[in-house]
Amino acid sequence: MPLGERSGDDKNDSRYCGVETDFNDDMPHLLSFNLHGGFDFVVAPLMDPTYRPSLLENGSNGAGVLPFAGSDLVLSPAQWSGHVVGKISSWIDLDSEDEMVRKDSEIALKQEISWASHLSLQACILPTPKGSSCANYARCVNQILQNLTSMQLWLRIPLEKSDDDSGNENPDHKIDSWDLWNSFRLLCEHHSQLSVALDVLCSLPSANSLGRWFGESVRAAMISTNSFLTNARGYPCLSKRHQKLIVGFFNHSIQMVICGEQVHSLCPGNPDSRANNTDNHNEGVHLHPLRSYLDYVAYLYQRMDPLPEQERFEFGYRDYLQSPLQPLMDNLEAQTYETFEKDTVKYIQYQRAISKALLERVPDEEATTNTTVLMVVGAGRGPLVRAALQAAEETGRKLRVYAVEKNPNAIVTLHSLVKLECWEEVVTIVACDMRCWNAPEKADILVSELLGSFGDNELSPECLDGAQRFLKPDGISIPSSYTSFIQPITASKLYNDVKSHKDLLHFETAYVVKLHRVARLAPSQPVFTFAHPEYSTKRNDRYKKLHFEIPCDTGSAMIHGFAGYFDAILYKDVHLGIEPSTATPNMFSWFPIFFPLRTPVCVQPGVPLIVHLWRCCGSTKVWYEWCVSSPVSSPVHNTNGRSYWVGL
Ligand SMILES: C[S@@+](CC[C@H](N)C(=O)[O-])C[C@H]1O[C@@H](n2cnc3c(N)ncnc32)[C@H](O)[C@@H]1O
Repeated sequence: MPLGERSGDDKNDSRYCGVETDFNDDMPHLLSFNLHGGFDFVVAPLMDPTYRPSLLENGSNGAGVLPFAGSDLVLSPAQWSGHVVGKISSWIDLDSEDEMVRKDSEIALKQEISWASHLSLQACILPTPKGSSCANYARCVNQILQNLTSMQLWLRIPLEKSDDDSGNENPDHKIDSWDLWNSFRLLCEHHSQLSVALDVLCSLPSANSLGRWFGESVRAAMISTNSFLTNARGYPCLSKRHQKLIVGFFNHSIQMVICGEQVHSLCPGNPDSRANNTDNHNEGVHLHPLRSYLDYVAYLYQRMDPLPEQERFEFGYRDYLQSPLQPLMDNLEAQTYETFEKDTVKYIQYQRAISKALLERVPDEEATTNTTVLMVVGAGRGPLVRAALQAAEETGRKLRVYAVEKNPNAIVTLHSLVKLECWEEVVTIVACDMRCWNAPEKADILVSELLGSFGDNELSPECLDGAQRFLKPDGISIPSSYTSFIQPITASKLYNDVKSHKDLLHFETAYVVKLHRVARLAPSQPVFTFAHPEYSTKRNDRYKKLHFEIPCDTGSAMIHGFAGYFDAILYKDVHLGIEPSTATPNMFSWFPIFFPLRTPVCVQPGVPLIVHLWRCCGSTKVWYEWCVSSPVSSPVHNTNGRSYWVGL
């Protein structure tokens, strides 16, 4: 399936590379020539470019036949849908000053899309809007989108932005093609079947500016042969920056399309190329004039590192919205525990923290006489009990362990584990909610892992507040504190997925999601911190106002919501977390959280983005509310926890 996506374990070819062609009414020949040339699909005009509706009587040639590139029968349905992307006539200009051109454009656009739908093409490329005003074009495309079944429309946008340090203060001279895309998609109400085909040119904008596009719905990169350099042997190659961009496109399942004429004389198939003439002669094969561009792109793909094991494991979760767990209100299932337990990195960090705490709490000379009371609260099926016992063995300290767990199903596993591992002498199992347990003695160390993707969102603060009654006054909590973080992101796929539910509830819910097709627009900032034990009368309600600055060279950008993370200090310098700049490597227990915005907010360079976040506590639930107050005010999301809350 050529118009597909990169799969988790399949990276060793460059299957998704197309070629842009001119109009040719011999579609079977056009397709076979290009497929034999090594391309997977063609981006081909569907209609004779000389055709204008107004030149033909009644919009047809009199016989009622429009000048399309052959009939639907010239290719099989599988060939049409799997190997042809329709290229809508580039002359169309729906915002022309000339009314005749506007009218002709509208008729032609609708005819071509209707034909493409009839052929079941997967996508059509729409020409770049001719001027900065595109309202009529967008209106017409939006009308079409309302009736399209599954076909995608890819709006062709040149990848260009003038530098902010170009010295040109006149805003009319500043080009940022992202603005054109943004106007168009706003006019089309963020329609999920409207995407971008980016024209990659010789020069590239700044890295920050390019980064924005990875959160947008970009489906194809049109790489002009003019943007290739020439290597020492005369073959096409790309600049380092272009290479990096192309690899980024591959990573985001963006299809490549080679466009333009052959401009490198050594391209295979070129009669001037002696070496290639020989090859052609010897092998008796036809080589496509753009083959060496395709080979170079394929080489970049093949040179990419294979996905690390963890990324492969997480591949199927990319950009897939999940409801956060509610481990307090619900009982976790065996499968969920099993996934946790595979994350050895997490338990290694806990073991390191417990070892450190044991060594500091019990001096060497008391190692054999002093027994430390350690309570694992929220023990699940026992991995933290094991980590504690291994820490005791490693440090030569003596332990008495209580494993407190409120899930009766996990208690069954804990009992069998204690027998299997011969822990009877050391471990006592307590089937109880930690907030109501009457402990027989006080703990030196309280170990818990009640953390959600946003740190406190699985109600660790409330549970540990309830458990600290049985911690000695000088006792240690592992973790000792945790902090949540957020950052603004462009995430058009996530936004459309939330929007597809067509209700307020989904826009006011936080999701757990393996973020992939997103642009992180500013460094993350800390939000709420909780420390344990907490003996002050401080409540667990919180409020934070955050100012984000999007780097100026990014240009304008769309904020679809906020990515949330956490970092936890387990003990002293031992931490674990998922905040990108300090994330614990190879740990997979937590994906980030996503707080969506009901209406995406466009931020201009230099204008601060002000975000407010509240953690609210009621007698039966805890919830977050959030809003933006600059550059525009959004509604406060999730007032009173009406859509999303965590049960106490
Ligand atoms: C995120 S899981 C961690 C389980 C285990 N420690 C691990 O690392 O695999 C949290 C566990 O805490 C338990 N839990 C949550 N709140 C609790 C409470 N108030 N009292 C007792 N157990 C609780 C849940 O049932 C769940 O088994």
